[in-house]
Amino acid sequence: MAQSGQVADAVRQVTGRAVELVEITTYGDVSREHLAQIGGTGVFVTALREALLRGEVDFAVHSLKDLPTAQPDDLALAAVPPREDARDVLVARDGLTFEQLPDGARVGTGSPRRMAQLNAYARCHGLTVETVPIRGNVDTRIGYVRKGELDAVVLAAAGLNRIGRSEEVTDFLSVDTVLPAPGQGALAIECRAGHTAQDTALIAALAELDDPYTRAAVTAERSLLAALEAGCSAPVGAYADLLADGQIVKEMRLRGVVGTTDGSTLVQLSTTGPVPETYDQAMALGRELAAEMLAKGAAGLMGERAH
Ligand SMILES: NCc1[nH]cc(CCC(=O)O)c1CC(=O)O
Repeated sequence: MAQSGQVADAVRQVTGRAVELVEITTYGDVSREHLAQIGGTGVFVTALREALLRGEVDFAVHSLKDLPTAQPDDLALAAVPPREDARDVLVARDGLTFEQLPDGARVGTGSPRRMAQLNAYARCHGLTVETVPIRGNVDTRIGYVRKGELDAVVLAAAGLNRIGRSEEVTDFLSVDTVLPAPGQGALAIECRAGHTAQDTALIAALAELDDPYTRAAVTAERSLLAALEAGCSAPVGAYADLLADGQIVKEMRLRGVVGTTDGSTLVQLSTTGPVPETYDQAMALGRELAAEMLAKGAAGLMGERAH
């Protein structure tokens, strides 16, 4: 609701149209099952898409990282606004950073991607952490730390920023250490891909909110995920950023990681190329990196699943 409200404000401002918020609860919001078990594919987006196709709403706001990589023909990704902070963060007791956690600390996350990289990070410092699967909204998650049940929880910076709770962060995990989920921190504004004059006009109006750099980056990240044939619950991190020389943007770098959830083995590679100017170029960057990662044994690492 927070992020949809922010997009609604931007749409009002940019298009001058009136916008009404319609609250829709998705399966992912209510289910307490672990994402690794329910498969994750589309659990946060399906109910919104059904409302779109039934004509109950005209556009939907998703967290881009929750979107399955295949785009349905009857829906259009009308805009990808400028990305928020893509990093994962730690909310720990007593203001602790990750490196200050005691050996054997209990860290809440059910994400195989976070487990793999946090366990690898801990190993680098001669520590072990015990990852504990958790679900629920921000209050529930942070509540485990406040009640003393866990030493820390891992969350996305973007989610906390959007609800104005970034002051609870005790450590921002650098993308050099923990690569975020493909698309993390970005939003997707989706509408019907119909060919009526109304649909076409809405797509054109929403396109005003699109940020081409964010779109290119998340397209490359999602292409990597798709080419690895991994789902959103797989231990895959990816992050594309721009390399600049002063004010002049030179290239786009795409980094990717796959690992076993115990953090004992990671395949982490990066590639750099001209800033993609088309959808196909961004897709190619992700596919190329995926091919290199698969050649280094990435598929064998993804087969292993957390339960
Ligand atoms: N998996 C649920 C989900 N989808 C998007 C975000 C965070 C916000 C974002 O990445 O834009 C979260 C929660 C989290 O990972 O902490």
